[in-house]
Amino acid sequence: MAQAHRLPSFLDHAESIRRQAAQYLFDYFESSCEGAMAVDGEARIVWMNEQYAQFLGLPDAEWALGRPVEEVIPQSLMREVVETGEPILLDIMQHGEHSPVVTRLPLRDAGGRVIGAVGFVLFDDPRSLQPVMTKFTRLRAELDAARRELSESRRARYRFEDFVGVSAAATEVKRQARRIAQGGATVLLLGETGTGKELVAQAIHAASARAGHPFVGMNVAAVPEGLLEAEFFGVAPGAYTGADRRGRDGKFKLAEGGTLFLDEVGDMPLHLQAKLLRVLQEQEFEPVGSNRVQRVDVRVIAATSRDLPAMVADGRFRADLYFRLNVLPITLPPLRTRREDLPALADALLARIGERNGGPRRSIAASALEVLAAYDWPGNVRELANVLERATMLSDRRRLEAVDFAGILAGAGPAARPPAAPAAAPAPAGAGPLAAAVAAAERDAIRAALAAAGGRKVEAARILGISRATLYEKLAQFDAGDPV
Ligand SMILES: Nc1ncnc2c1ncn2[C@@H]1O[C@H](COP(=O)(O)OP(=O)(O)OP(=O)(O)O)[C@@H](O)[C@H]1O
Repeated sequence: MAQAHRLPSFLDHAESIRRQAAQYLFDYFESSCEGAMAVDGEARIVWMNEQYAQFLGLPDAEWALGRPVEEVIPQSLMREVVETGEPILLDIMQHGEHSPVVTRLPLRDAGGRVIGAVGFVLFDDPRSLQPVMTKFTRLRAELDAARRELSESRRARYRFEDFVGVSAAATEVKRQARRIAQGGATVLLLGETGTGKELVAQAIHAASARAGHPFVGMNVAAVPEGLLEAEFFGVAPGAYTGADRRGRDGKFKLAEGGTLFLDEVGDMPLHLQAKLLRVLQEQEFEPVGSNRVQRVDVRVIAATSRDLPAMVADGRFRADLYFRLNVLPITLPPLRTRREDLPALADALLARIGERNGGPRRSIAASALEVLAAYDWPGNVRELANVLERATMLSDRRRLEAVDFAGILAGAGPAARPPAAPAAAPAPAGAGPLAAAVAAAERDAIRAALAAAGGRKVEAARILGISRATLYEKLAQFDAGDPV
C-alpha cells in the first residue's frame, strides 16, 4: 500500500489530475482576466480571446491570427519572451490611453524548447494595484527613514568642546584624549559610572581620521551573555532559524572604517575575550556559524568602571587582553574629586536641558552650588544632569536656589541637605502626577543603590533586585531626558 504512488494506474490518475488542473487554471485565467493571447516560436499570434480583441479595438480575434505580434500590438514584448525564454511576470504596457498590467510566460515543449509564449492582461489599469503600491511606497519610506535614523545614530554626537571642566584633572583628560585621537591605537577609558567615558570616546572618534565613518557603541553589560557573540561578530546566513536565518552583521562589521566603543568591557565573558583579542591583534574574526574569516578595519575604544588589574589577578579577565587594551589608558576623575568643575558643568547641563525641553534658560545661584558641592555624586555627571533636570521641572525660578534641591537631594545623606530654607517650604517631592512621582521614587532608589554600591552598577542592580540590563536601560532613559 505504501508503494501505491508508484503503481502505473496511480501515475495515470495523477497525470490526469495535473492535466485537468492545468486546463482549469488556463480557462480560469482566460475568463477572469481582461485579455489573453498566445504566440508561436516566431512570435506570430496563434490565439487571442475576444475580450482582448475588443480591448485592442480589433474587428475580431480571428483578424489577428497569423500576424507578427508587433503588427497588432506594436509595443508588445512577447517576441522578447520567445527569444530569451524568460518570463516577464509583471509589467505595465502602454496601449493608447490605457496602461494595462500584463504578465508573459514562455511555452516549452516536452524537451524544454521554447515553442511560443502566452500573455495575460491582468488589469486594464495599474490603479487596481494602488492599494499594493500605496503599501509598498509607505513601507519603502519607513525603511528609508529607519536607515537615515540608523546612520544618524552611528554618528558621534559629542566633540571635545562638549567635555566641560576647568579643573586640572579635567583639562589633563582632554589633553591626553586629543593627543590620542590622532593615532589609531586602541584606547582604554577608566572611571566610575557617569564620568563621561562615552562622551570622550565619541570626541576621540570625531577628532580622528575616522570621523567620516561610523561610531558604533555597545554596552557589554547590557546584552544577555548568550547573545553577545552574535552581537559582536554577526551571524552567518543559515546559522539560525526564524528571523535570523538570513544572517546579520555584528557591531564590528557595522563599525567598518570607524570606531567601536565597548562599554563595560570588564563584563565580557572569558570565552569571548579570546575572540576579541584576536580581532584587536589580527583585525579578523569569524561570524557565528561560519568558518569564513572576515577582515575589519575598526578602532576599538574600550571602557570600564571595574578594577581590571584585580579581575586579572582573580582570573576573571585575560591578562593578554588587558595588556592589549591598556596601551593608552585614560582615567576620568569622579565628580567629587573635582568640585571646582560644578559651576561650569551645571551651566552647560542647564543649557542642554533648556535646549531639549524648551522654556526659559535657567541659571544657578551660589547657594545652590554650595549644596551641590556638599553632595557625594556617586552617579557623577549623569546624576548631576538628572538632579538639575528634576529641579527645573519642580521649580519655576529662573535662577535655581538651594531650596530647589531640597526634596531632590534629601535622600542623599546629611552632607547634601541645604541650609534651612528662608522662603516658603517647597512642595513635597512626590506632589504632582502619579507617573512623575513613581519615576522620581525610582530615580531616588537607583541613586541610593549606586551610592551604597560605590558607583558599581552590577552591585547596584543586585541591591535593587533588577538585572544589569534593566538598570542600564533605566540609566539610559535618564540620559535621554525622560520626564520625571
Ligand atoms: N565633562 C562632561 N561635560 C559635559 N557633560 C558630561 C561630562 N561628563 C559626562 N557628561 C554627561 O553625563 C552623561 C553621562 O556620560 P557618559 O555616558 O559619557 O558616562 P560614562 O562614564 O560612559 O557612564 P557609564 O559608565 O555609566 O556608561 C552624559 O549625558 C554626558 O553627556
